[in-house]
Amino acid sequence: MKNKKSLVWFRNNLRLADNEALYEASSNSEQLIMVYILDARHWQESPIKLRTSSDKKLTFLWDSIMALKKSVEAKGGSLLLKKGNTEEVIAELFDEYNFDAVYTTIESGVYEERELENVENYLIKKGVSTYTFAETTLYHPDDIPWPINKLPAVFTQFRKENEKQTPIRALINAPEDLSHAVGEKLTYKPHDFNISIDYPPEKSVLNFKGGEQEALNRLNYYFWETDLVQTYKKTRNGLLGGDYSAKFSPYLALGCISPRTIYFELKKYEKERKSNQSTYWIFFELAWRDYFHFIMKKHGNQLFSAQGIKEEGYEWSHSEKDFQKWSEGKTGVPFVDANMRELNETGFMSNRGRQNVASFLTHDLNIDWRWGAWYFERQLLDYDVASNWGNWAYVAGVGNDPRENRYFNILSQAKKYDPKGEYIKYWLPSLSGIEGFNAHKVGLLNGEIRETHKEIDAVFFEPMIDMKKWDY
Ligand SMILES: Cc1cc2nc3c(=O)[nH]c(=O)nc-3n(C[C@H](O)[C@H](O)[C@H](O)COP(=O)(O)OP(=O)(O)OC[C@H]3O[C@@H](n4cnc5c(N)ncnc54)[C@H](O)[C@@H]3O)c2cc1C
Repeated sequence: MKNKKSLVWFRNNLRLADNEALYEASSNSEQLIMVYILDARHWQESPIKLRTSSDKKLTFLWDSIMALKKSVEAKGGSLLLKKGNTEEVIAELFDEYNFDAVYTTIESGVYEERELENVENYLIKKGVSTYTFAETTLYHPDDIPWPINKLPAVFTQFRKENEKQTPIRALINAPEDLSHAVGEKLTYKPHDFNISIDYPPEKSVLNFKGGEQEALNRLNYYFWETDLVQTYKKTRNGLLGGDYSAKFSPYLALGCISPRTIYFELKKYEKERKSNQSTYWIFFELAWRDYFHFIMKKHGNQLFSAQGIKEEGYEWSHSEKDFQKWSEGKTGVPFVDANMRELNETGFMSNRGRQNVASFLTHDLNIDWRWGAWYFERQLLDYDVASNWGNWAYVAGVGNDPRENRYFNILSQAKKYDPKGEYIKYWLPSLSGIEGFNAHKVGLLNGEIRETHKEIDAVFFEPMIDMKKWDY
């Protein structure tokens, strides 16, 4: 028997296709109320005394919600948008609509889990059933060959076992008709939700714009239009431009696209056009993403503690002054500063950049890795709780796979990935007059350069740390 009225509570699944919660709700209910809730937490201060989410991050989210609203309306339905404490908003919606079921997703992250738990507890008291769906990962959590507490501590084992035996579930079609999704078709303005629209500038690697169609366009571009996927393994450590990597991450973070959609498109591409190490590597990276999501489920709160999932504690520094220099891109180490300025100006940074700035913060400045993770949470368009906190813990040496030393020698990294200094000069134009790789080591050059190059930002003559320690 169908539910009379169901609430579809969208979380990080802002799409119509391959959306099990939506599909099930739509098929099993006479009427739907659909909602996205802009949780008040975005506007609260995180422990680093900054608002949790930047305007750029919220702009990407806003566009993704508006795109979803448009697609829902195109199928005859309507999507409500609310702002506030999620648990309270759901209670208000219940008072207003008196639904008998709720359909939503299971998200990674302790806050997200608690939020769902609180909502479920409230709904039980009201006699409302909650149906939850795990849609975040490529492998369904029920299909992996370990109970979550036995998840391998090393990624390679996770990947190999899954490759051998774990099926990837088939895609779920978008509902054909949503005219049973009732409610007023309102026009929403970002300003009314305390969102100041702030797009990445032209200089950004990509003109990131949220939404399901944008995600599909990017997929099509990277696979079919340009065949860039065929060279991904060679280019993925790049720093400049849109093409060196797939740039799927912001779309995956909000669920504008599902990892399964990418996977099945990849399989189709491999069958119809070409299969090589590079095409496989996209799958490999999606498996990493999955691994971080499962690691987060396994370790929960521990992954947000200073010692991470390690037994012994570290003596982290809490120097606000040093942290500020790092976050503003004013450490005097050009490779670190260029990456941080790119992040601040655009909301994106390459994977190579993320590893370097995270290593610099945690190993060179010895600052509490969680400060870096909170800062990234605020800035990144692609902020994803598991990928962010998992990668930070990993680089800081307090996460999974502790065998590897995650220290990055910044100058040797710069030599390898930006040998001519093109990347740093793009973000730090005051270094443009310095020939090639020398721009990376202004802090090591003799005083003469200060006289001949007055245009150079003084910060690069006095780096925060002694750059002599890095052989390159
Ligand atoms: C300190 C630190 C913080 C990070 N924070 C985030 C975050 O908040 N959100 C996020 O999505 N990624 C995060 N990453 C992982 C990675 O940097 C980004 O996923 C990647 O740079 C996104 O660009 P892309 O989509 O072009 O990636 P591509 O290289 O094209 O990879 C394809 C997809 O694989 C996945 N992927 C690739 N590398 C990783 C990785 N190391 N961990 C998890 N998934 C990966 C992503 O979903 C990505 O979209 C972080 C990495 C570090 C070192």
